[in-house]
Amino acid sequence: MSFVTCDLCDDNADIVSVVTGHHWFSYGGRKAFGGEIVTVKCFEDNSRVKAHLGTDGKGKVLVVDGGASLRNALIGDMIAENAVKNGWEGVIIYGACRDVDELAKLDIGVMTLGCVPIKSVRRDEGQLNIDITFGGVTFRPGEYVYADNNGIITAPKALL
Ligand SMILES: O=C([O-])CC(=O)C(=O)O
Repeated sequence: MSFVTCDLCDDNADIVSVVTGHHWFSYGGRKAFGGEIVTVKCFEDNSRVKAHLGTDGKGKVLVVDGGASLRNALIGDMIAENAVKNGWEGVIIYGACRDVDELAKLDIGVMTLGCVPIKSVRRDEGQLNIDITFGGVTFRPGEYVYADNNGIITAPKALL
C-alpha cells in the first residue's frame, strides 16, 4: 500500500477526519498503512489487544483507546510478531508500546504516543469493537483509517 495522507486529505477533503492535538511516534517497520478499523478500548491491560491480534487481520488496522496512559506498554515485539503472522496492516495505540528496536524490524505499522519498558497487566478487561474517540476523531469499527509520518486520518469508506 503506497500513499501519502496529505494527498488523501486533499483528494477527499469532504469526508476525511483528521486526528489532532497529539504527537505520534511511528515505531513499526511499515511507515504508511491503512485499512478497515477494528477497535479495542482498555486501560493499562492488553488482554484484548493480544487476543485480537491473534486473529486474522488482513486489510485491517487495530485502533486502541488506551486512555493515553504511558505507564505501561499495550504492545511489544511478541504480540506485534503475531500480528504480522496474522496479516494485520497496523496498530494505532492511544497509549504506549515497548521493544521499539524489534518493532522497527517488523513489516507492520505501529503508531503510539510513546514507549515505556514495562508490560501491561492482563486481567481480561477491555471492550472490543465499540466506537472510540481520541484526538478529536471517533473511530468506528468498519470505517477506514490511514496513517503515515504526517499523521492519522479516517474516512467512512475505503480511499484506496
Ligand atoms: O507481552 C506483552 O504484554 C507485551 C510485550 O512485551 C510483547 O508483546 O512482547
